[in-house]
Amino acid sequence: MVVPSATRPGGKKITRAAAVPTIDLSMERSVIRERIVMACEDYGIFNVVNHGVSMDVVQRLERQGLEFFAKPPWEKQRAGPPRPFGYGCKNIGFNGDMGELEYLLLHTNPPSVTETSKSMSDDPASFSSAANDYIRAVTDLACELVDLVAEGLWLQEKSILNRLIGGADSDSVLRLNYYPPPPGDWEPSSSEYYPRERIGFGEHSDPQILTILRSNDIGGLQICLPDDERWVDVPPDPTGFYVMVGDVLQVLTNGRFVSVRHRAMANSVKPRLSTVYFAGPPLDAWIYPLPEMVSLKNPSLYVPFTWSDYKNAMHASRLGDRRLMFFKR
Ligand SMILES: C=C1C[C@]23C[C@@]1(O)CC[C@H]2[C@@]12CC[C@H](O)[C@@](C)(C(=O)O1)[C@H]2[C@@H]3C(=O)O
Ligand SMILES: O=C(O)CCC(=O)C(=O)O
Ligand SMILES: [Fe+2]
Repeated sequence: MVVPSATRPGGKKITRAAAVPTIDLSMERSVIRERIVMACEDYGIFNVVNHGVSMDVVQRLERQGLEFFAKPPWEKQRAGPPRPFGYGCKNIGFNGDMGELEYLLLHTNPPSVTETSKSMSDDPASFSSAANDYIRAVTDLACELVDLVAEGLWLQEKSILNRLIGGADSDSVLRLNYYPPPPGDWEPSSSEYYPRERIGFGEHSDPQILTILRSNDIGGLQICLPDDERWVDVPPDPTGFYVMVGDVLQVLTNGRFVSVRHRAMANSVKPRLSTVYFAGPPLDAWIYPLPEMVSLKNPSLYVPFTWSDYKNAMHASRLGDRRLMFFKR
């Protein structure tokens, strides 16, 4: 990835363009699975196109999201605070993290979507139908992607990852993040190189197995690759999806895949809306390196834990903490 960069005073280097791999899901299966494995090893993130998710489904949820965030604050607050599901503004999690955003967090099981929709919309049926259709479509995509991963890694049990995220008991989450434009008195900084930047959602890795993210056509997502000090801009692709490796997939692959550190900036003049699906395992699922990923040369790096144990560690920690440290051998 050869990209021009410059250093912001007091900060990490920022790079202006990224070459995150794009994977066309209409290619031949043997090619797709190899490219996915390579992308997960080298970047922990890739873009998918020709993914089969209908743009109508995507746009219906985006419209519902924009309609919700355009409401006056007191109306939105009826759907909050997020404990852990519902509407949130600036506060992220329970341990003092803040960002320049508003968001909606929903558990993906249909009864939970229906319940959350009641407190957030005058037309809850339209919101829950848009959210459920989106969840169904991205869950299918996530299942297809982990099947390709399982094939690409030559796992014996081909459906092992699919079963973790495709069942009715999977603990997956849908998040809509709204990054409002800067306030009226905001002025670009005098820096020769960069305008003053506002962090919308701070640096972290996603805890689950796989994240499927898209946004409107406003940029903001940035990644930081291992052993690299630079933040790299990831261009928006409103018709594609970015797929990110989560902490649990890092453990299952015994560190062969790395969960990508990322953040979202909110320095645009236009509002940004991102729609993020986190494919998680059931609460009681045991997580440990898969047998094919462990050998004498590559001993197991992590102790076994349940997803529930990991969630406890996650809720007790700050956004940017490296929670996998607690589970290292
Ligand atoms: C500060 C926090 C917010 C978060 C829970 C946590 O304690 C640490 C992980 C955070 C994160 C990041 C990815 C997802 O946006 C999220 C829903 C998740 O599963 O882990 C958030 C959590 C949250 O906002 O509740
Ligand atoms: O809005 C984005 O692009 C990133 C959001 C994110 O990382 C998250 O919700 O976990
Ligand atoms: Fe994230």
